[in-house]
Amino acid sequence: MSAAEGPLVVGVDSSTQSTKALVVDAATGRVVATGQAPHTVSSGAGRESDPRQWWDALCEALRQCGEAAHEAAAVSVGGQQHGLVTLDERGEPVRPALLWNDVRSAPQARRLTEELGGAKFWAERTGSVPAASFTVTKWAWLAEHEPEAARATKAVRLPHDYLTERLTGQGTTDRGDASGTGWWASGTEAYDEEILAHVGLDPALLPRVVRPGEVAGTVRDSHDLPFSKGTLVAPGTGDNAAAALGLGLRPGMPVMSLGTSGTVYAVSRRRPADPSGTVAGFADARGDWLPLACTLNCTLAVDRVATLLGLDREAVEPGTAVTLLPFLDGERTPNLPNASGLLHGLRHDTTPGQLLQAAYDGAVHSLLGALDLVLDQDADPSAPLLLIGGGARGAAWQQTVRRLSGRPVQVPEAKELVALGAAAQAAGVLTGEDPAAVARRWNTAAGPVLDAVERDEETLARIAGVLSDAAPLLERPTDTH
Ligand SMILES: Nc1ncnc2c1ncn2[C@@H]1O[C@H](COP(=O)(O)OP(=O)(O)O)[C@@H](O)[C@H]1O
Ligand SMILES: O=C(CO)[C@@H](O)[C@H](O)COP(=O)(O)O
Repeated sequence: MSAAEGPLVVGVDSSTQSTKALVVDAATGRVVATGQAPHTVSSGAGRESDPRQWWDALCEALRQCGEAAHEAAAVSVGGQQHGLVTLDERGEPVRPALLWNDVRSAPQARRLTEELGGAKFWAERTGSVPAASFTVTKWAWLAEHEPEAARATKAVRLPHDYLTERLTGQGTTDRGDASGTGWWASGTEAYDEEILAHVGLDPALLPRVVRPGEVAGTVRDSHDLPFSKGTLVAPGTGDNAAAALGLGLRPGMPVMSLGTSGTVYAVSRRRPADPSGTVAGFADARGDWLPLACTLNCTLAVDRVATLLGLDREAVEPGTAVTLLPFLDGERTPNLPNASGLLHGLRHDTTPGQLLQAAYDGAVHSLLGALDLVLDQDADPSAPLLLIGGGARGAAWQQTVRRLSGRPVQVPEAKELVALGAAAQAAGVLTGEDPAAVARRWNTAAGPVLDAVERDEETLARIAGVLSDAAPLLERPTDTH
């Protein structure tokens, strides 16, 4: 491999299922080395992971990158959003982290919304109406169900904060990830003392919010990571905000990410405030905004249906009149935390491949329903939808999104856009450049564009009809929720 043209930087994606690390040439965007290591997530009623496993996975992913990581001048960590990490006085986890897809705090989400002025208050104050994913609802759940754990907590962190702090020794976060907590006011860009007081969380337990472009710290030498002491550490951010950097997004360019979560989002110059709660009004990692809608059931749910049917994930067949709402984990968009999967329209001649196609259709329908709300009036309706995340590699996902959206679909060749965005942020702290401009210089969004096809309105209307008719069933709790 030829020598790098510029300094090397490391971008990390610590997502739900695994940690990925890339060593990137900051001058060209060439990926010099990669590593990946898995995490485990609990099953049953909750979704939890041990933060120490994220650290071990980061060390392993970096170890796989070999010598190149040693030469890196800067590093940045993108991480799954919202997770509640509670640390004791020694910086050790008090208990496993409650993850974004843990719906046990749905009652707390409803209660907090009512107690503090309703959906409009929350949307205007924090940008978002809290669903069970938001950190504030998880803290309220912990205080109610495990008060000793809440009392033992001496620091509260998000997943990317936890890893950044283990690198630098300093408690920091950024505006992008802070905006998913529910205790960060988007109008003032500061922690909201009224909300924190209401849930009994001392602001002193929270990390400092570093500004875009500011250095969060330097790598300390008290561990065995393959970094040199003094390597710069960028602020990091939530994984969706990192992917927005990694694509070099300009306002109004729509993105759909297909991973453990499904997300649709765009960068906006306007601070979002959707009182319906469908759109979360996140901040991006630069100084703009990132209106976003998120589903809990995406690639894992569809892969589970394929496994149940004994099919390869690509073995879809057309012509289905079956509706499958794949809400295996409850759902956030639409807001149905108690829901489970629902099948309607099964006939003698329905094939397994048609059932599988119905699962893809159900998962994509939820995301497309939110896309128009995410995009503001200035967005170009004919702009290609950028398709990213692990699922974007799959032909069945690509064709389903194309048919149900009626839009051209662009599939970037670069695979790890969250890690690339983190790398671009790391490059930005070295050179002073805007990380999105760095990613555009690296041409990370380049990839084939699939032409638009006529939108399958019939399928969309059928799914919407079943969703509406089945509302009482979908709202009813089942045994494990
Ligand atoms: N070729 C593929 N076709 C369809 N789905 C895929 C393919 N490769 C990976 N996936 C899906 O991508 C998911 C992982 O995506 P990723 O974006 O890495 O997830 P996360 O960031 O949430 O951990 C897996 O659940 C897997 O089902
Ligand atoms: O909760 C959200 C966004 O609000 C999720 O998108 C998480 O950030 C998890 O992301 P992945 O692990 O699926 O990338």
